[in-house]
Amino acid sequence: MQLNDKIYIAGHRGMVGSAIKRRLELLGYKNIVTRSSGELDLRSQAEVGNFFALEQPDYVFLAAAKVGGIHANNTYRAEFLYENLMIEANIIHASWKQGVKKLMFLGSSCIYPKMAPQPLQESSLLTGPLEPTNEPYAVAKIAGIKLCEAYRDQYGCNFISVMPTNLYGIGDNYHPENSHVLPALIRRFHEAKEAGKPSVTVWGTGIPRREFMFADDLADACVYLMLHYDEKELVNIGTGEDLSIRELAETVKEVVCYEGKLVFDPSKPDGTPRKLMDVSKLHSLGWNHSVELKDGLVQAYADFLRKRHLVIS
Ligand SMILES: NC(=O)C1=CN([C@@H]2O[C@H](COP(=O)(O)OP(=O)(O)OC[C@H]3O[C@@H](n4cnc5c(N)ncnc54)[C@H](OP(=O)(O)O)[C@@H]3O)[C@@H](O)[C@H]2O)C=CC1
Ligand SMILES: C[C@H]1O[C@H](OP(=O)(O)OP(=O)(O)OC[C@H]2O[C@@H](n3cnc4c(=O)[nH]c(N)nc43)[C@H](O)[C@@H]2O)[C@@H](O)[C@@H](O)C1=O
Repeated sequence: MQLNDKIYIAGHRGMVGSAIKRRLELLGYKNIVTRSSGELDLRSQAEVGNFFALEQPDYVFLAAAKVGGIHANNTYRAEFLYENLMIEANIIHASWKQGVKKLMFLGSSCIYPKMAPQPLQESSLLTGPLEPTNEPYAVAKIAGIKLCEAYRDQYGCNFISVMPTNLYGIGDNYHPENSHVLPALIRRFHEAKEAGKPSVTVWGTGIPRREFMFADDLADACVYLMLHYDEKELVNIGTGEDLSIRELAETVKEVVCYEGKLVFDPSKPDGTPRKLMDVSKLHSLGWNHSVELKDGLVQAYADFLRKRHLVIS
C-alpha cells in the first residue's frame, strides 16, 4: 500500500473507521476516499456498484456495519442480520468486480461459539452453537468471512478478515440502551455523579468476562495487517487480557470519580460467559497492543466530556 494509493474506508465516521483514517493520515496516506451513509447507502447494491466503478479504490477497509451492544443485538435482530449481510456482500462483490488490490473485512469476537475453549483461537470458528443474543450479527459476520474466502479461492482476491475483540475509545456510541457496556457505564456513572445518585445499576450478574481494546490500537493493528498479512485465515485482534464486568464497573467508577454503590440487575442478559482472544498469531506476526485499559478509559472519558452535549440527547 503506497502513500498515493486510493484507499476507501467504509464507515469512516464510526469509532473504528475514524481511528483507521487518523492512523492512515498520520502515516502520510494522501488519497483516502470516504462517503457517509447519507451520501452512499451501503445496503444498496446499485449505489455501491456505481461508487466502486466511479472511484476504483486500490484498497478497502470494510469498517461499516450495524453495530451495538447486547440489548441492540438482541432487539433489532432482523436489521443486524439483513443490513450487515447487505453491506458486506455489496462491498466485497464490488471490490472483486473493480479489481481492488486488497480488502480487509472487520468481523468480531462474537463469531466464535458461546462455549468455545478460552482463549478463543481462530480455529474455533464454526465448531459449535453461537450466543443467542447476538446470533444474527454473528451469522452475518461469518458470512462476511466466507465471502472473503470464496472470492479468494475462486478469483484469487487478496481479501483478509480480522476479528477485533470488544472495542471502546474516541467517538464511541453512548446511547443508554443500545451501546456497549463500557460507554454505557461511562455515561451512567457520570450522570449519577452529576445528579448525586446513591447507586448505579449494572446489567446482568457482573460475572461475565470481557477483553477491551482501545480503538486507536485496533486501527494501528488493522493498518499493520493490511501492510503485512496476505493469508486466507482470520487473525484475532485483542490484548489477551480480560476482566469481569464487576471489575470493569469498579474501574469506570474510579475513573469517573463516582462515589456511590454498584447494584447488579440479573434480569438483564449476561450474554457469552467469557470472550478472551488468543492473540498468539497476532503477536507472531509482529504486532502488540500499547494502550492499557485504565489509560484508554481516561482518554475515552475525556472524549465523552468534550462531546457530551452531542452524544447525550
Ligand atoms: N465497537 C465494537 O466493540 C466492535 C466493533 N467491531 C466491528 O468494527 C466495525 C466498526 O464498528 P464501530 O466503529 O464500533 O461502529 P460505529 O457504529 O461507530 O460505525 C459504523 C459505521 O458504519 C456506517 N454505516 C452503517 N450502516 C451503513 C449504511 N447502510 N451505509 C453506509 N454506512 C453505514 C456508519 O456510517 P455513518 O456514520 O455515515 O452513518 C458508521 O460510521 C464494524 O464492522 C463492527 O462490527 C468488531 C468488534 C467490536
Ligand atoms: C462487541 C460485542 O458486543 C456485544 O456483545 P457483548 O460482549 O455481550 O457486549 P456488551 O458490551 O453489550 O455487554 C457486555 C457485558 O456487559 C454487561 N453490561 C452491564 N451493564 C451494561 C450496560 O449498561 N450496557 C451494556 N451494553 N452491557 C452491560 C452485559 O450484560 C454483558 O454481560 C455483541 O452483541 C456483539 O455485537 C459484539 O460483537
